[in-house]
Amino acid sequence: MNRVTWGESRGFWCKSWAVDVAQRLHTKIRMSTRTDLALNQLSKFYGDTLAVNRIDLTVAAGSYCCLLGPSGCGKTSTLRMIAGHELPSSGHIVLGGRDITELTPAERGTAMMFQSYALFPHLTVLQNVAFSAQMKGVSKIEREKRAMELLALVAMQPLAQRLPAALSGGQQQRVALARALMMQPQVLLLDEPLSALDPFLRIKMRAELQRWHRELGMTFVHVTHSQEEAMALADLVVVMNHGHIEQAGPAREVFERPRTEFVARFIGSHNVFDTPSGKVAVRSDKLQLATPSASGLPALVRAVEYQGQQVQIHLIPPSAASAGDDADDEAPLAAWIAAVPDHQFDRQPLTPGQALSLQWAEADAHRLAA
Ligand SMILES: Nc1ncnc2c1ncn2[C@@H]1O[C@H](COP(=O)(O)OP(=O)(O)OP(=O)(O)O)[C@@H](O)[C@H]1O
Repeated sequence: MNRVTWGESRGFWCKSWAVDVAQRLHTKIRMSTRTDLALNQLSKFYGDTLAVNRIDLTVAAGSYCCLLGPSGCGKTSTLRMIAGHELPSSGHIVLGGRDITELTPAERGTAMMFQSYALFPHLTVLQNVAFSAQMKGVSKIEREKRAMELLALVAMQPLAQRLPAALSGGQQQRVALARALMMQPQVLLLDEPLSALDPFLRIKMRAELQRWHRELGMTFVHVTHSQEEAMALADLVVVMNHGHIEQAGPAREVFERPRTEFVARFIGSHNVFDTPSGKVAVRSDKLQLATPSASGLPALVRAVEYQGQQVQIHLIPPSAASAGDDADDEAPLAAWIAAVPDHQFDRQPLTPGQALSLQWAEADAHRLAA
């Protein structure tokens, strides 16, 4: 493959950038294991706080990895260590067989796209994108030509002379992406890239990220709180909790076979039941609602939420009902949730207070690690 090695020397500027962009666009770059990203026993302490706890992870070259987890679980610290903005307390980061743990951000083959986009307010879009090349001493003509090509890639060429303040959130994000790509990274690091956008734009930009990832063929590592975002985008979902990795795998595997109770609850759409042989997860759309009987788990309907194609039935154990609605404001609305298709609900409507028996097929009960 005739690929430019970004940033290694000024030599890369000699190769036609236009040819390279065209290759990236029209031929998905075949990534060899040479550019896999590996985190080996990586830890980060801030004083006494253990933010990342001896994690091991391999992200295959060219894949889309999402680091997912609740606030404070160590996602951003992990990303910042990969970027070189934070030094690990122990462990190693290896990219393409090269130990990059202690290299500067500019030397390691990664580029970061920040949550706030961090565009320079006094520079035009074009100048923002060209900035890193300017710092490297690349001539004005050369750097602006390449910046324009990248702006074309993200459909921002017509707004090249605008200042960032005159751009929408989605447009600023595109500029931030073009600016990160100017570094010619092997790995693009994205810190909550969609969190500042409104819900409509977020979904639109999700599709853009997928397209850019497909066309550029480079590795993306994206930090998010959102299960939905991770499921929609990632080849590799990494669920973190208290500084360690609870589960890493393809989105579908994590959703259908959560390894732990934490993953089942965090990914959502699962109910967790205590059974004599241990805890099991049952998807809310696999939970069967039967008339009260000796078999099955007794439950009461707490609330019914119409959600378009499906109706969510919030369920509680009968003992919780006697505590009364106001007993504990912090108590969850439901112990369990069943998702019922709207046509099924219409045939057999349910009302709050109604007694039911919860059942599930053995094949739909997924055993969780103790
Ligand atoms: N600079 C710092 N100094 C001290 N503690 C820190 C620092 N940065 C992070 N921490 C702590 O490390 C832990 C992990 O933080 P980190 O930002 O990596 O989590 P996160 O999962 O990205 O959270 P969020 O989604 O809220 O950004 C938290 O307990 C946090 O308070």
